[in-house]
Amino acid sequence: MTIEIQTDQKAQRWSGRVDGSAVQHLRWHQQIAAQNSQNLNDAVALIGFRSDAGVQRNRGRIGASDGPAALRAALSPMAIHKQRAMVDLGDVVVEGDDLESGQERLANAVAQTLGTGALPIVLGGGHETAFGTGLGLLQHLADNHSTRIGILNLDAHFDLRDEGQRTSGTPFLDLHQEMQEQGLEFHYAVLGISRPGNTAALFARADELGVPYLLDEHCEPEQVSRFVAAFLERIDVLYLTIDLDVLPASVAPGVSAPAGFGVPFERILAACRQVVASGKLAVADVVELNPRYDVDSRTARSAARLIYEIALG
Ligand SMILES: N=CN[C@@H](CCC(=O)O)C(=O)O
Ligand SMILES: [Mn+2]
Ligand SMILES: [Mn+2]
Repeated sequence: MTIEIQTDQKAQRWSGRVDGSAVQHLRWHQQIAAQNSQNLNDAVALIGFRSDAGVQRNRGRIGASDGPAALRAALSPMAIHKQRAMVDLGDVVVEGDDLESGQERLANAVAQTLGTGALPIVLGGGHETAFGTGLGLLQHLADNHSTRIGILNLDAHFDLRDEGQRTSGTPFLDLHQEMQEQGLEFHYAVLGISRPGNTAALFARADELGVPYLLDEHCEPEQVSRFVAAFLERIDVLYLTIDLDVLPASVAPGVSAPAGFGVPFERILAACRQVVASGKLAVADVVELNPRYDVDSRTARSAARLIYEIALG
């Protein structure tokens, strides 16, 4: 696995307040700085995906390549209340428009990490990150064709565009195509869909592909819990992908396409907890953070809280 962060850079990224070195004082930056990557079984393994290519191709507001660094900074001071090994495996970097090679490298990193028994959490990047994360899970499960793979997307958008090239708006159609070629069933569900944020053609494609979705305005606690439970019932192994534009713009202004309505933070948190409690979560990513448009790191802090729950909840 390529580990691109050097020790000195790693120390800079993972730094913050130190109240002591005993277990009850620990914060993420201390735990991660102290970790060597010998035994990753059941560890949380962070992998950054520094990419602007997908959002640029999708004609959005670029800046998501700075997402991984902003997420590390927001995670650094968080307290640790549960003992679990955590490692930072560094960044996969997309140079310019070379998205496809970046997605391949991300897929390899995710597959290798899954092979160690760790839980990979990918820090995006635009939503083009998802094709790399998903492909990594497919590679890992290549010999288990009967395993039903589910993709749960918390997002205002379907990201099922057909553009003739991969972008931040196409990842789940890209994964659908890949899974079809491999003879795998496509189980994909989206929670938080904005009606005005997706064209009638995209709703029609979701229906055509049998994609269940819950509109943002229907995300009452009961409905969220029933929707997630019904999807978890259908699958064996889950890939959870969180596009931060599912949150209201007041909570998550630092994204390419802020939500005018959005799903309240506590509903998204509840969905994450439900997924973790199911024991089916294999891999997760958090995408579309654009620090250039963030306000006092609001979006990064919200994202970090979700990552906290997935990793140590
Ligand atoms: N990652 C995907 N993003 C949305 C962007 C929508 C917008 O810019 O309004 C999409 O392509 O549908
Ligand atoms: Mn979105
Ligand atoms: Mn998206």
